[in-house]
Amino acid sequence: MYIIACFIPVIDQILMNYGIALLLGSLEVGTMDYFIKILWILLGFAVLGAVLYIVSRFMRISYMRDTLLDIRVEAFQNILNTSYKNFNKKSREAYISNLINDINIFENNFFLMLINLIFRVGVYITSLVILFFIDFKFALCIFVISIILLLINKIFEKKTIDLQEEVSNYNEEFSIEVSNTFNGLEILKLNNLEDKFLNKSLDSINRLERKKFQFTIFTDIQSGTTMLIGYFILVGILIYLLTLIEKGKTYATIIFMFQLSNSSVWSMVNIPPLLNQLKSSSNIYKKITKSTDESLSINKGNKAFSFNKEIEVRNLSFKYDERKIFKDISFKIERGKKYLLKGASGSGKSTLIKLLSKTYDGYSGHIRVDGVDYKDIDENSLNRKLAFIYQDVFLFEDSILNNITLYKSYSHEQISKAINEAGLNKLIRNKERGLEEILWENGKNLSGGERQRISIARAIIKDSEILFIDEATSSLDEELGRHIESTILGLDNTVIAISHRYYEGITEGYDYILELIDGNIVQYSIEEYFQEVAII
Ligand SMILES: Nc1ncnc2c1ncn2[C@@H]1O[C@H](COP(=O)(O)OP(=O)(O)OP(=O)(O)O)[C@@H](O)[C@H]1O
Repeated sequence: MYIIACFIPVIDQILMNYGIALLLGSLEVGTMDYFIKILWILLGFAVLGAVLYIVSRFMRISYMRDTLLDIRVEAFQNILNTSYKNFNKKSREAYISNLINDINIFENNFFLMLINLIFRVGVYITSLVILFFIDFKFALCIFVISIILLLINKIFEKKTIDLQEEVSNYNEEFSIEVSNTFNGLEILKLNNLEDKFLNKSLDSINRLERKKFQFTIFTDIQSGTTMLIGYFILVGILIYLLTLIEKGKTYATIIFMFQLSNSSVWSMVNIPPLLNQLKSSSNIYKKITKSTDESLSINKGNKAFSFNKEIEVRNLSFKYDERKIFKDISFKIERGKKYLLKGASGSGKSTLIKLLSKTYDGYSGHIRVDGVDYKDIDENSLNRKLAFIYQDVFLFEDSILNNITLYKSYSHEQISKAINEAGLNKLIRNKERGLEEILWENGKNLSGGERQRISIARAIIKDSEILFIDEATSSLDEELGRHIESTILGLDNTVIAISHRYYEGITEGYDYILELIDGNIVQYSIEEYFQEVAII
């Protein structure tokens, strides 16, 4: 539909060429009757042209709207489908830049280039075909000249594509820079670092603008060079056509031939730069929609997660790039038991949680739940049975209730139980709208401890089978920390927790300690650990 819509202006162009040739030709005929007849024909052409323009524009706008919507959806889904490990390889801002800046580049360049390209190619082919009928040899010459112009433009192709890609990358860099400055604004102000970061952002916008300028200049040089060559060619054509007058061709035919060759040459001057820019836009399209997840297809299991007995980890090795985190470790997690993960900073505790929750893959060895390989398990079915409490809590700009339930429906009793156990009663009583109180962006209107308690309530209400905890109580005071820790240890869920805090009389409630040392793991029963290892 889009191609047809873009082709319609070609008809307009040819009609216009023909109309002008008829008008000038009527001067040669010299009678008033003939002149008036031509004027009527021209009026008909003008009305037809206007109607065709409106039809073409309408068809193009609908196509553009649908396509851009599809691309945004595709780009968004691509990001959502990326595995967590791959997602983390790029900063969040780079994804935002892809979604906003790159789609804008694509929107501005692609359609503009495409319509121009189809129009030019259409004009070129139609003009050449008509010329072939009028003067075969002349048309052949125009064709050869076009091929030469095409080859000259080939020289510019790679540089145009590279420059466009660089503009996209500098856009990404700028978005990351600005976002870092905004995220760290509080620290920057407290340390009087605003100027330093302002300069960094200015450097990055300067680099971006310089690259955009380079791109514009380069494409202008490209079209300027080919235009200059085009002018020389047209002068040659004009001289040749004038010689045809002596051979008896009418003015109307010669004018029409000149206009057709003019259209062909200018089309050929414009087509290659348009092609180059179109190619660079389609590279941007690939960048936005390309899946970064080579592992995705391998890890899409289809078996339901069912955990009745144990999770067995056998000969598990894992590394980040070249850095080995686990070397051949083996242990078991029994259903309903409580595990405390210990180990020095950087020993791999959070990484182990990410592997056990299938957030990360790319390990060697096996993780099996009741004998079923983790890699065969459907991610959604696993996610339904897991809950997480992290030190960094993410809260949506929505009500406290929705932040706890994550938009799922629970009974009044379930909600009250989660609120009680997470120690949220006082907070909700103090808020004017209670559970319906709207939180600001990432809970900025709450204290660190309050944000943490919402995430604890969120995990409790989910009634998951496995609860992963990473420093859940580190930002809470001693009393609340003890309360939360004993609540967690009183749940029926299997708990795998990282905690540096020791709550006397409560921490002893864990069943096992898993200690990570130099890429290995040692498992202790809680009694063994406190008798033989722990220094409290
Ligand atoms: N996405 C990543 N890419 C590369 N290296 C990483 C990545 N995440 C963690 N690491 C590195 O792997 C090691 C283990 O990290 P991990 O966060 O699992 O340790 P941890 O025991 O939880 O540490 P901490 O107690 O300080 O939170 C660290 O040296 C860390 O720098």
